[in-house]
Amino acid sequence: MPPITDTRPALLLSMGSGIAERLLTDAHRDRLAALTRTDPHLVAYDLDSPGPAVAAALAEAEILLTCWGATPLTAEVLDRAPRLKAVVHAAGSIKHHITEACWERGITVTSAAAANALPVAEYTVAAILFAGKRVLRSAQQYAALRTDQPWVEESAGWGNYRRTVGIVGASRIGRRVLDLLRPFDLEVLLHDPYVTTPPPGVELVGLDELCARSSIVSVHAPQLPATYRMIGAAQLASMPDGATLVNTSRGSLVDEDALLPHLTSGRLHAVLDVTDPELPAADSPLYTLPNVLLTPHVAGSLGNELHRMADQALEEIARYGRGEPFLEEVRADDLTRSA
Ligand SMILES: NC(=O)C1=CN([C@@H]2O[C@H](COP(=O)(O)OP(=O)(O)OC[C@H]3O[C@@H](n4cnc5c(N)ncnc54)[C@H](O)[C@@H]3O)[C@@H](O)[C@H]2O)C=CC1
Ligand SMILES: O=C(O)C(=O)COP(=O)(O)O
Repeated sequence: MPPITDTRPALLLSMGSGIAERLLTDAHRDRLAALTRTDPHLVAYDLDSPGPAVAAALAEAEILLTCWGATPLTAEVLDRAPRLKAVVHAAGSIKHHITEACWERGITVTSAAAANALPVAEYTVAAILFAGKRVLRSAQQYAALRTDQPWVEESAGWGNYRRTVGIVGASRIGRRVLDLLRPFDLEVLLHDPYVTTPPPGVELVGLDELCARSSIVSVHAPQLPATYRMIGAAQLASMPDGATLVNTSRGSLVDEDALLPHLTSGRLHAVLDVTDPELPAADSPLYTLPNVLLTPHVAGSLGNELHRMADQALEEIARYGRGEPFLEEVRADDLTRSA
């Protein structure tokens, strides 16, 4: 390998087609160009069988900036990246891209999950507050009847004052939601098997108790074997009449077969940013039920929200260049309890 005189780290971008264009503004590219010594426009879509330009960049790269659609960093790929010291994943979950081989070779890994958490938490808090106020129902009634305040007659039990909200998972997103809910007059419950001391003002309870007591249940645990359909038939049946389930995590955490009868009967309401499978069948009642708000997995990745992840990723690259530790280092053992 030729001697390197420029001490700025060499960088390669690895991500799916079209992602770099959404993730990085021109200002981000300019900053990357200043922080590193390689072309921030060189995006490697396939590190498994790279062409000559990408193979040469991979051989030189000290940092990989990755995002959705990046090639998994297997031992075979890493064999072609002998100078690699750090992977900066400008997204949430590293599970699909980073393998144990990275840590075995002493490569440091960081992700932008913290930056990704804020927009999801914002979506969740909006959903919780709107659910309590029955905004969807009010809007539908107004549109249908076109008369002043048609819903007032039936509004007993609506509103957010002292409503009980149950948060499942003190994950990065779950903790953000807990922070953002603090100023409101809500009773907040939390279930998380890894938490022993809840944040101030939050009551730590078991999952069954949380579901039975909460008029809004919001799910923020990662997708793991242990969380598969954790919101199952028993938990859904125990939720109070008129309660709302908010799911921004992964569809697989909720037993949707068990949920559907509660929605079609109108007993429960739901705000679902994720479903299992994503993109429900065209004839799914989830699209049309008046008590369901269904969005296409956009809570954390809409438009310019991605730039928050790019900002965090570039800050980590700057820290690397200054010889400082990453702000959000991801360790190998995080994989067993993390998204
Ligand atoms: N809708 C969207 O746009 C987005 C959704 N997500 C999803 O949101 C969820 C949370 O993501 P992050 O906050 O990054 O997760 P995270 O990786 O920070 O979550 C890890 C934490 O979850 C908690 N946890 C683990 N097992 C649990 C269990 N059985 N019950 C309750 N809590 C448990 C533990 O506190 C653990 O430390 C994930 O499912 C993720 O895929 C993430 C980003 C965007
Ligand atoms: O950004 C999203 O939409 C997510 O749900 C998070 O995905 P990721 O954890 O980055 O694979």
